Amino acid sequence: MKRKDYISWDQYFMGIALLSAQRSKDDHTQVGACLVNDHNKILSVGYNGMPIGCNDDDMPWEREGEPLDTKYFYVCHAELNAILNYGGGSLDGARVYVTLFPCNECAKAIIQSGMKEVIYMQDKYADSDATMASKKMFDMAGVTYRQFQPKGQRIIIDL
Ligand SMILES: Nc1nc(=O)n([C@H]2C[C@H](O)[C@@H](COP(=O)(O)O)O2)cc1CO
Ligand SMILES: [Zn+2]
Repeated sequence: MKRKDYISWDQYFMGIALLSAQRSKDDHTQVGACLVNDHNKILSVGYNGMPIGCNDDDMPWEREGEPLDTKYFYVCHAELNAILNYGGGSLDGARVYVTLFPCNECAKAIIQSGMKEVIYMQDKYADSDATMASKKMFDMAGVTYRQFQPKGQRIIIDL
């Protein structure tokens, strides 16, 4: 008999984004992203972290203070990492599963790389100018976005 409690594509890809986020060294916000094509093949994954060669232990993870002493100038966002990690050519028509709504800089990268849909989990910075700018650009560029709807299905992974 065919198994009934298998996870949906959306659950699968958001699950991978959530697992990727667990690699983040940011103690305040961990973000994961998973890029998928229209055949439901995974193209790339990413999470927020310092650029290659910039040692996590030598970089600031603070949220406040002198700008150069905070993480914001340095950290690579999950979505940008996923885009840059893709070595296969075009991302045209792909969709991105991301655990937090993309900022304006990632929105630009998503649009310019030809992606067409954003599926996000949290939108905790919905009131920020960055998020509002993202939505404005997505709306103008025809990139659709929708919030992932959890089904309450819990999966324990014993690592
Ligand atoms: N969409 C996003 N993708 C991301 O990877 N990030 C990262 C950048 C930082 O490492 C962290 C946000 O830090 P905080 O301001 O919540 O302490 O999440 C942030 C956003 C929000 O737009
Ligand atoms: Zn971003």
